[in-house]
Amino acid sequence: MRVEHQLRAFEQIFKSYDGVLPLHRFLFAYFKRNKQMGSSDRRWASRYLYNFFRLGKALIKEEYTLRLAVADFLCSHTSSLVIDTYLPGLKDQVVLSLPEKLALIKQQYPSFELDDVFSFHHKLSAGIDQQDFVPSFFIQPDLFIRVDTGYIEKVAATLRLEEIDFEKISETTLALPNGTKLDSVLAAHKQYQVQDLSSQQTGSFFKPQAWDKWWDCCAASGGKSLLLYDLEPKVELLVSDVRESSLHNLDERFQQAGLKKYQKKVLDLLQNNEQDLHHYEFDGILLDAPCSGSGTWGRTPEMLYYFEDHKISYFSGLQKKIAANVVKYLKEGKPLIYITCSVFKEENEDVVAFLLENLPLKLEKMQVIKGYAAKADTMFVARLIKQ
Ligand SMILES: C[S@@+](CC[C@H](N)C(=O)[O-])C[C@H]1O[C@@H](n2cnc3c(N)ncnc32)[C@H](O)[C@@H]1O
Repeated sequence: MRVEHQLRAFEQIFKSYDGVLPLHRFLFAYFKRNKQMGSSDRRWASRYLYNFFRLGKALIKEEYTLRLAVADFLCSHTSSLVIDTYLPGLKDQVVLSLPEKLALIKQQYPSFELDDVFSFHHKLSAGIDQQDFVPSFFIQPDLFIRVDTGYIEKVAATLRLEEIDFEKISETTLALPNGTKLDSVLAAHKQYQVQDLSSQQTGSFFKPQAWDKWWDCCAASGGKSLLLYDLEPKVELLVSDVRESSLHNLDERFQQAGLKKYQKKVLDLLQNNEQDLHHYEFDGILLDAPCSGSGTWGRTPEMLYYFEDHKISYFSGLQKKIAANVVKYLKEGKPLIYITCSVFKEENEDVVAFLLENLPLKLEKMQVIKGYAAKADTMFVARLIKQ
Protein backbone atom coordinates (compact mmCIF):
# COMPACT_ATOMS: atom_id res chain seq x y z
CA MET A 1 0.00 0.00 0.00
CA ARG A 2 1.38 3.40 -0.94
CA VAL A 3 1.42 6.38 1.38
CA GLU A 4 -0.48 8.47 -1.22
CA HIS A 5 -3.30 5.95 -1.11
CA GLN A 6 -3.55 6.17 2.70
CA LEU A 7 -3.37 9.96 2.61
CA ARG A 8 -6.13 10.19 0.00
CA ALA A 9 -8.44 8.15 2.21
CA PHE A 10 -7.54 10.26 5.26
CA GLU A 11 -8.13 13.51 3.39
CA GLN A 12 -11.47 12.43 1.99
CA ILE A 13 -12.79 11.46 5.39
CA PHE A 14 -11.35 14.52 7.12
CA LYS A 15 -12.98 16.84 4.58
CA SER A 16 -16.40 15.27 4.95
CA TYR A 17 -16.31 15.30 8.77
CA ASP A 18 -17.46 18.40 10.66
CA GLY A 19 -17.25 17.27 14.28
CA VAL A 20 -21.01 17.21 14.82
CA LEU A 21 -21.36 13.44 15.20
CA PRO A 22 -18.94 11.56 17.45
CA LEU A 23 -16.10 10.35 15.21
CA HIS A 24 -16.76 6.65 15.86
CA ARG A 25 -20.36 7.01 14.70
CA PHE A 26 -19.35 9.05 11.68
CA LEU A 27 -16.70 6.48 10.67
CA PHE A 28 -19.13 3.62 11.09
CA ALA A 29 -21.57 5.28 8.67
CA TYR A 30 -18.78 6.40 6.31
CA PHE A 31 -17.31 2.89 5.98
CA LYS A 32 -20.79 1.50 5.41
CA ARG A 33 -21.28 3.90 2.51
CA ASN A 34 -17.79 3.27 1.12
CA LYS A 35 -17.72 -0.48 0.81
CA GLN A 36 -14.75 -0.35 -1.58
CA MET A 37 -12.53 0.34 1.45
CA GLY A 38 -11.09 -2.93 2.65
CA SER A 39 -10.46 -3.74 6.30
CA SER A 40 -6.83 -2.61 6.13
CA ASP A 41 -7.85 0.74 4.56
CA ARG A 42 -10.40 1.21 7.30
CA ARG A 43 -7.96 0.36 10.08
CA TRP A 44 -5.35 2.82 8.79
CA ALA A 45 -7.88 5.59 8.20
CA SER A 46 -9.24 5.19 11.73
CA ARG A 47 -5.78 5.17 13.28
CA TYR A 48 -4.71 8.28 11.39
CA LEU A 49 -7.91 10.22 12.10
CA TYR A 50 -7.96 9.50 15.83
CA ASN A 51 -4.27 10.25 16.19
CA PHE A 52 -4.55 13.42 14.12
CA PHE A 53 -7.25 14.79 16.42
CA ARG A 54 -5.17 13.88 19.50
CA LEU A 55 -2.74 16.58 18.40
CA GLY A 56 -5.46 19.21 18.95
CA LYS A 57 -4.26 22.49 17.44
CA ALA A 58 -0.52 21.89 17.97
CA LEU A 59 1.74 22.82 15.03
CA ILE A 60 -1.36 24.22 13.32
CA LYS A 61 0.67 26.30 10.85
CA GLU A 62 2.51 23.24 9.48
CA GLU A 63 1.44 21.09 6.51
CA TYR A 64 -1.21 18.59 7.55
CA THR A 65 1.01 15.67 6.43
CA LEU A 66 3.70 16.67 8.92
CA ARG A 67 1.09 17.17 11.65
CA LEU A 68 -0.33 13.74 10.92
CA ALA A 69 3.13 12.17 11.08
CA VAL A 70 3.89 13.90 14.41
CA ALA A 71 0.53 12.84 15.83
CA ASP A 72 0.96 9.25 14.67
CA PHE A 73 4.51 9.17 16.05
CA LEU A 74 3.41 10.41 19.49
CA CYS A 75 0.38 8.11 19.74
CA SER A 76 1.71 4.83 18.33
CA HIS A 77 4.28 2.21 19.23
CA THR A 78 4.63 0.92 15.68
CA SER A 79 5.69 2.91 12.65
CA SER A 80 3.50 3.74 9.66
CA LEU A 81 3.95 4.81 6.05
CA VAL A 82 3.18 8.38 7.13
CA ILE A 83 5.89 8.35 9.84
CA ASP A 84 8.38 6.63 7.48
CA THR A 85 7.71 9.25 4.79
CA TYR A 86 7.39 12.50 6.72
CA LEU A 87 9.51 11.81 9.83
CA PRO A 88 12.10 9.36 8.45
CA GLY A 89 14.67 10.42 11.05
CA LEU A 90 12.34 9.44 13.91
CA LYS A 91 10.79 6.20 12.68
CA ASP A 92 13.07 4.02 14.82
CA GLN A 93 12.24 6.07 17.92
CA VAL A 94 8.51 5.26 17.77
CA VAL A 95 8.99 2.63 20.49
CA LEU A 96 10.27 5.21 23.02
CA SER A 97 8.19 6.44 25.96
CA LEU A 98 5.82 9.37 25.46
CA PRO A 99 7.97 11.88 27.44
CA GLU A 100 10.99 10.91 25.33
CA LYS A 101 9.04 11.27 22.10
CA LEU A 102 7.60 14.63 23.19
CA ALA A 103 11.14 15.86 23.88
CA LEU A 104 12.28 14.72 20.42
CA ILE A 105 9.39 16.52 18.71
CA LYS A 106 10.01 19.69 20.70
CA GLN A 107 13.71 19.54 19.75
CA GLN A 108 12.95 19.11 16.05
CA TYR A 109 9.92 21.47 15.94
CA PRO A 110 10.43 24.19 18.59
CA SER A 111 7.00 25.69 17.83
CA PHE A 112 5.36 22.51 19.20
CA GLU A 113 3.53 23.46 22.43
CA LEU A 114 1.50 21.15 24.67
CA ASP A 115 -0.71 24.17 25.44
CA ASP A 116 -1.92 24.02 21.83
CA VAL A 117 -3.01 20.39 22.19
CA PHE A 118 -5.60 21.37 24.81
CA SER A 119 -6.13 25.08 24.36
CA PHE A 120 -8.51 25.44 27.34
CA HIS A 121 -5.86 24.86 30.03
CA HIS A 122 -6.55 28.16 31.81
CA LYS A 123 -10.10 26.91 32.53
CA LEU A 124 -9.14 23.72 34.38
CA SER A 125 -10.56 22.79 37.78
CA ALA A 126 -8.24 23.11 40.78
CA GLY A 127 -5.95 20.15 41.30
CA ILE A 128 -5.76 19.07 37.66
CA ASP A 129 -2.09 19.08 36.82
CA GLN A 130 -1.79 20.44 33.29
CA GLN A 131 1.65 18.83 32.84
CA ASP A 132 0.15 15.37 33.41
CA PHE A 133 -3.31 15.99 32.03
CA VAL A 134 -2.44 17.24 28.53
CA PRO A 135 -0.03 14.42 27.53
CA SER A 136 -2.76 11.93 28.51
CA PHE A 137 -4.53 12.86 25.25
CA PHE A 138 -1.87 10.93 23.33
CA ILE A 139 -2.83 7.71 25.09
CA GLN A 140 -6.04 5.86 24.39
CA PRO A 141 -7.94 5.27 27.66
CA ASP A 142 -8.74 1.73 28.81
CA LEU A 143 -12.08 -0.02 28.79
CA PHE A 144 -13.35 -0.58 32.34
CA ILE A 145 -16.00 -2.90 33.63
CA ARG A 146 -17.76 -2.88 36.96
CA VAL A 147 -18.56 -6.35 38.22
CA ASP A 148 -21.27 -6.91 40.81
CA THR A 149 -19.94 -7.64 44.30
CA GLY A 150 -18.89 -11.28 44.60
CA TYR A 151 -18.65 -12.06 40.87
CA ILE A 152 -15.20 -10.77 39.92
CA GLU A 153 -13.41 -14.14 40.06
CA LYS A 154 -16.00 -15.77 37.77
CA VAL A 155 -15.66 -13.00 35.18
CA ALA A 156 -11.85 -13.02 35.47
CA ALA A 157 -11.80 -16.79 34.91
CA THR A 158 -13.79 -16.44 31.67
CA LEU A 159 -11.43 -13.72 30.42
CA ARG A 160 -8.39 -15.89 31.19
CA LEU A 161 -9.97 -18.82 29.37
CA GLU A 162 -10.53 -16.61 26.30
CA GLU A 163 -6.93 -15.28 26.59
CA ILE A 164 -8.15 -11.70 26.99
CA ASP A 165 -5.69 -9.31 28.66
CA PHE A 166 -7.03 -7.55 31.74
CA GLU A 167 -5.91 -5.95 34.97
CA LYS A 168 -7.76 -6.29 38.26
CA ILE A 169 -8.13 -2.78 39.70
CA SER A 170 -10.29 -3.67 42.71
CA GLU A 171 -12.78 -6.29 43.91
CA THR A 172 -15.37 -4.81 41.54
CA THR A 173 -13.31 -3.32 38.68
CA LEU A 174 -11.33 -4.73 35.75
CA ALA A 175 -9.41 -2.74 33.11
CA LEU A 176 -9.14 -4.08 29.57
CA PRO A 177 -7.55 -2.78 26.37
CA ASN A 178 -9.88 -0.47 24.50
CA GLY A 179 -11.78 -2.20 21.72
CA THR A 180 -12.02 -5.58 23.52
CA LYS A 181 -15.19 -7.25 22.23
CA LEU A 182 -16.88 -8.07 25.51
CA ASP A 183 -20.39 -8.80 24.28
CA SER A 184 -19.45 -12.15 22.81
CA VAL A 185 -16.77 -13.09 25.35
CA LEU A 186 -18.87 -12.35 28.43
CA ALA A 187 -22.26 -13.23 26.93
CA ALA A 188 -22.90 -15.71 29.73
CA HIS A 189 -22.31 -13.10 32.46
CA LYS A 190 -25.10 -10.75 33.47
CA GLN A 191 -23.26 -9.34 36.47
CA TYR A 192 -21.08 -6.77 34.77
CA GLN A 193 -21.46 -3.28 33.27
CA VAL A 194 -19.13 -1.32 31.04
CA GLN A 195 -18.45 1.76 33.17
CA ASP A 196 -15.44 4.02 33.32
CA LEU A 197 -13.25 3.73 36.43
CA SER A 198 -13.85 7.35 37.54
CA SER A 199 -17.57 6.99 37.00
CA GLN A 200 -17.46 3.93 39.28
CA GLN A 201 -15.54 5.94 41.88
CA THR A 202 -18.28 8.58 42.11
CA GLY A 203 -20.26 5.83 43.91
CA SER A 204 -18.33 6.45 47.14
CA PHE A 205 -20.24 9.76 47.42
CA PHE A 206 -23.73 8.19 47.21
CA LYS A 207 -24.06 6.39 50.61
CA PRO A 208 -27.64 5.13 50.11
CA GLN A 209 -29.62 3.48 52.92
CA ALA A 210 -32.06 0.58 52.58
CA TRP A 211 -35.60 1.74 51.63
CA ASP A 212 -34.35 5.23 50.67
CA LYS A 213 -36.15 6.92 47.80
CA TRP A 214 -33.61 8.10 45.20
CA TRP A 215 -34.06 10.02 41.98
CA ASP A 216 -31.51 9.68 39.16
CA CYS A 217 -32.74 12.77 37.35
CA CYS A 218 -30.44 12.71 34.28
CA ALA A 219 -30.32 8.95 34.06
CA ALA A 220 -29.57 8.40 30.33
CA SER A 221 -29.11 4.62 30.00
CA GLY A 222 -28.77 4.23 33.77
CA GLY A 223 -25.05 3.76 34.48
CA LYS A 224 -25.17 5.63 37.81
CA SER A 225 -28.50 4.06 38.81
CA LEU A 226 -27.04 0.58 38.37
CA LEU A 227 -24.08 1.59 40.51
CA LEU A 228 -26.45 2.94 43.17
CA TYR A 229 -28.45 -0.27 43.03
CA ASP A 230 -25.32 -2.40 43.46
CA LEU A 231 -24.38 -0.34 46.52
CA GLU A 232 -27.87 -0.74 48.01
CA PRO A 233 -30.32 -3.08 46.23
CA LYS A 234 -33.14 -1.96 48.54
CA VAL A 235 -33.40 1.62 47.23
CA GLU A 236 -36.64 2.80 45.66
CA LEU A 237 -35.68 4.42 42.42
CA LEU A 238 -37.15 7.03 40.09
CA VAL A 239 -35.22 7.51 36.84
CA SER A 240 -35.82 10.35 34.41
CA ASP A 241 -34.25 11.95 31.36
CA VAL A 242 -35.35 14.37 28.68
CA ARG A 243 -34.52 11.77 26.02
CA GLU A 244 -37.04 8.97 25.78
CA SER A 245 -34.69 6.85 23.62
CA SER A 246 -32.07 6.80 26.41
CA LEU A 247 -34.70 5.51 28.81
CA HIS A 248 -35.49 2.66 26.40
CA ASN A 249 -31.82 1.65 26.58
CA LEU A 250 -32.07 1.94 30.35
CA ASP A 251 -35.02 -0.47 30.38
CA GLU A 252 -32.95 -3.01 28.47
CA ARG A 253 -29.92 -2.64 30.72
CA PHE A 254 -32.01 -2.81 33.89
CA GLN A 255 -33.74 -5.92 32.63
CA GLN A 256 -30.40 -7.60 31.91
CA ALA A 257 -29.16 -6.64 35.36
CA GLY A 258 -32.31 -8.04 37.00
CA LEU A 259 -33.52 -4.64 38.20
CA LYS A 260 -37.28 -4.81 37.82
CA LYS A 261 -38.82 -2.38 40.32
CA TYR A 262 -38.29 1.27 39.40
CA GLN A 263 -40.31 4.24 38.22
CA LYS A 264 -39.51 6.06 35.02
CA LYS A 265 -40.49 9.46 33.63
CA VAL A 266 -39.52 11.52 30.61
CA LEU A 267 -38.88 14.97 32.11
CA ASP A 268 -37.31 18.14 30.83
CA LEU A 269 -35.74 19.58 33.96
CA LEU A 270 -35.55 23.06 32.47
CA GLN A 271 -39.37 23.14 32.71
CA ASN A 272 -41.71 23.23 35.65
CA ASN A 273 -42.49 19.57 36.45
CA GLU A 274 -44.71 20.21 39.46
CA GLN A 275 -47.63 18.35 37.92
CA ASP A 276 -45.57 15.16 37.65
CA LEU A 277 -43.56 15.51 40.83
CA HIS A 278 -45.63 17.40 43.43
CA HIS A 279 -46.03 14.37 45.70
CA TYR A 280 -42.38 13.27 45.55
CA GLU A 281 -39.75 13.73 48.28
CA PHE A 282 -36.38 12.06 47.92
CA ASP A 283 -33.70 10.77 50.29
CA GLY A 284 -31.10 11.31 47.59
CA ILE A 285 -30.85 12.88 44.13
CA LEU A 286 -28.20 11.98 41.56
CA LEU A 287 -27.63 14.84 39.17
CA ASP A 288 -25.16 13.51 36.58
CA ALA A 289 -25.49 16.70 34.60
CA PRO A 290 -25.28 17.38 30.87
CA CYS A 291 -21.79 18.85 30.38
CA SER A 292 -18.98 19.55 27.94
CA GLY A 293 -17.68 16.01 28.47
CA SER A 294 -14.14 17.43 28.50
CA GLY A 295 -13.04 14.79 31.02
CA THR A 296 -13.78 12.13 28.39
CA TRP A 297 -12.03 13.68 25.41
CA GLY A 298 -9.31 11.03 25.61
CA ARG A 299 -12.03 8.81 24.09
CA THR A 300 -13.37 11.49 21.73
CA PRO A 301 -10.22 13.45 20.75
CA GLU A 302 -12.07 15.08 17.85
CA MET A 303 -13.39 17.47 20.53
CA LEU A 304 -9.87 18.87 21.02
CA TYR A 305 -10.21 20.15 17.48
CA TYR A 306 -13.88 21.10 17.23
CA PHE A 307 -15.00 22.20 20.72
CA GLU A 308 -15.82 25.90 21.05
CA ASP A 309 -15.13 27.86 24.19
CA HIS A 310 -18.57 29.47 24.47
CA LYS A 311 -20.20 26.08 25.04
CA ILE A 312 -18.73 25.94 28.55
CA SER A 313 -20.94 28.74 29.83
CA TYR A 314 -23.92 27.25 27.99
CA PHE A 315 -23.46 24.01 29.94
CA SER A 316 -22.86 25.71 33.28
CA GLY A 317 -26.11 27.67 32.79
CA LEU A 318 -27.93 24.41 32.13
CA GLN A 319 -26.39 22.76 35.19
CA LYS A 320 -27.42 25.60 37.52
CA LYS A 321 -31.01 25.63 36.21
CA ILE A 322 -31.43 21.87 36.44
CA ALA A 323 -30.00 21.79 39.98
CA ALA A 324 -32.33 24.58 41.11
CA ASN A 325 -35.31 22.69 39.67
CA VAL A 326 -34.55 19.38 41.38
CA VAL A 327 -33.44 20.46 44.87
CA LYS A 328 -37.00 21.34 45.89
CA TYR A 329 -37.86 17.62 45.78
CA LEU A 330 -35.06 16.69 48.21
CA LYS A 331 -35.79 16.04 51.92
CA GLU A 332 -33.92 18.13 54.48
CA GLY A 333 -30.66 16.56 55.66
CA LYS A 334 -30.40 14.48 52.46
CA PRO A 335 -27.80 14.61 49.67
CA LEU A 336 -27.74 16.02 46.18
CA ILE A 337 -24.90 14.27 44.32
CA TYR A 338 -23.70 16.63 41.60
CA ILE A 339 -21.54 14.95 38.95
CA THR A 340 -19.92 16.05 35.69
CA CYS A 341 -17.41 14.46 33.34
CA SER A 342 -15.91 17.90 32.81
CA VAL A 343 -12.47 19.26 33.69
CA PHE A 344 -13.68 22.88 33.57
CA LYS A 345 -13.94 24.90 36.78
CA GLU A 346 -16.96 26.76 35.36
CA GLU A 347 -18.93 23.49 35.25
CA ASN A 348 -17.54 22.14 38.54
CA GLU A 349 -16.47 24.36 41.47
CA ASP A 350 -18.25 27.42 40.06
CA VAL A 351 -21.56 25.57 39.81
CA VAL A 352 -21.13 24.29 43.37
CA ALA A 353 -20.40 27.87 44.55
CA PHE A 354 -23.58 29.05 42.79
CA LEU A 355 -25.66 26.28 44.39
CA LEU A 356 -24.33 27.10 47.86
CA GLU A 357 -25.12 30.76 47.38
CA ASN A 358 -28.60 30.37 45.92
CA LEU A 359 -30.08 27.15 47.31
CA PRO A 360 -30.51 25.72 50.82
CA LEU A 361 -27.50 23.42 50.45
CA LYS A 362 -24.32 22.81 52.44
CA LEU A 363 -21.22 21.26 50.92
CA GLU A 364 -20.14 18.01 52.55
CA LYS A 365 -17.30 17.31 50.13
CA MET A 366 -16.27 17.67 46.50
CA GLN A 367 -13.51 16.10 44.44
CA VAL A 368 -11.99 15.99 40.99
CA ILE A 369 -11.45 12.32 40.15
CA LYS A 370 -8.25 12.45 38.13
CA GLY A 371 -8.80 9.61 35.72
CA TYR A 372 -6.08 10.92 33.40
CA ALA A 373 -3.53 9.34 35.74
CA ALA A 374 -5.16 5.91 35.31
CA LYS A 375 -6.06 5.75 31.59
CA ALA A 376 -9.62 6.67 32.59
CA ASP A 377 -11.99 9.64 32.32
CA THR A 378 -11.69 12.66 34.59
CA MET A 379 -14.80 13.53 36.57
CA PHE A 380 -16.06 15.89 39.24
CA VAL A 381 -18.36 14.95 42.09
CA ALA A 382 -19.84 16.94 44.98
CA ARG A 383 -22.10 15.85 47.86
CA LEU A 384 -24.34 18.69 49.00
CA ILE A 385 -26.78 18.36 51.90
CA LYS A 386 -30.16 20.10 51.94
CA GLN A 387 -30.64 22.40 54.95
C1 LIG B 1 -24.03 12.87 31.57
S1 LIG B 1 -25.47 12.27 30.88
C2 LIG B 1 -26.04 11.13 32.12
C3 LIG B 1 -25.29 9.82 32.15
C4 LIG B 1 -25.89 8.76 33.03
N1 LIG B 1 -26.23 9.25 34.35
C5 LIG B 1 -24.99 7.55 33.16
O1 LIG B 1 -24.42 7.30 34.23
O2 LIG B 1 -24.86 6.82 32.16
C6 LIG B 1 -26.57 13.63 31.03
C7 LIG B 1 -28.00 13.34 30.65
O3 LIG B 1 -28.75 14.54 30.89
C8 LIG B 1 -29.81 14.55 30.00
N2 LIG B 1 -30.37 15.91 29.89
C9 LIG B 1 -29.90 16.96 29.18
N3 LIG B 1 -30.70 18.03 29.30
C10 LIG B 1 -31.71 17.65 30.12
C11 LIG B 1 -32.88 18.30 30.60
N4 LIG B 1 -33.14 19.57 30.26
N5 LIG B 1 -33.71 17.63 31.40
C12 LIG B 1 -33.44 16.34 31.74
N6 LIG B 1 -32.37 15.65 31.32
C13 LIG B 1 -31.51 16.30 30.52
C14 LIG B 1 -29.23 14.05 28.70
O4 LIG B 1 -30.24 13.53 27.87
C15 LIG B 1 -28.23 13.00 29.19
O5 LIG B 1 -28.79 11.73 29.09
